[in-house]
Amino acid sequence: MIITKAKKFAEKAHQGQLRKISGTPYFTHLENVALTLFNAGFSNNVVAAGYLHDIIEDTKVTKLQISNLFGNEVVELVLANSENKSLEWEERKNETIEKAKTASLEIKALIAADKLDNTSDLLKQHRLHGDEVWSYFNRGFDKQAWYYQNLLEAVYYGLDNSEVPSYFIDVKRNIEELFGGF
Ligand SMILES: Nc1nc2c(ncn2[C@@H]2O[C@H](COP(=O)(O)OP(=O)(O)O)[C@@H](OP(=O)(O)OP(=O)(O)O)[C@H]2O)c(=O)[nH]1
Repeated sequence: MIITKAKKFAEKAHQGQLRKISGTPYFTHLENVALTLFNAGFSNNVVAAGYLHDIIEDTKVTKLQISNLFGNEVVELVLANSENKSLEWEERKNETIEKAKTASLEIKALIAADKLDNTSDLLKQHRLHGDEVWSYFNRGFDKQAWYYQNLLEAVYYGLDNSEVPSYFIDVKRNIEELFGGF
């Protein structure tokens, strides 16, 4: 089944990689993202993309390999969630925000599931370590606030209230708690 195959493939490809603040295996993040999408009732392909969403950006695995192993829909979802790391942080985050505005519900759902785990982790780490957490990232508090707030607006943009998955509310609450209301 595609979910199990994606899980095993991602675990192997990201082996040895750690999350920046907690130092836990990177795979824990992929598991959390996939689980959020599964619990929200998304298709097997979307859940598989949850496991694979950082694989092109952060490992040596290529889009051709993902396409051959998991098919077109999965590779498109993964590519939609991949940034061009050769660009400056501001430029690539701006590109991510702009693309998210007109993305499909499935792509928006993947972005929001990713941000749910990142912001939940940030809240937990901030309670433990305070503002030191921002030093782990390429940009500090102000730019992280700009990124998360604008990306959240972008994923809500164009969606009918009736199709917004319930966990989007949790992302919004986390972002407000981390960065204040907006
Ligand atoms: N909260 C948290 N985030 C961590 C941790 N370790 C790695 N990250 C990743 O760090 C990224 C943000 O770091 P930055 O320094 O601002 O950006 P960059 O890696 O893209 O240059 C997030 O990715 P992103 O830009 O949001 O997108 P994506 O790469 O996850 O798709 C997040 O996935 C961690 O311990 N806690």
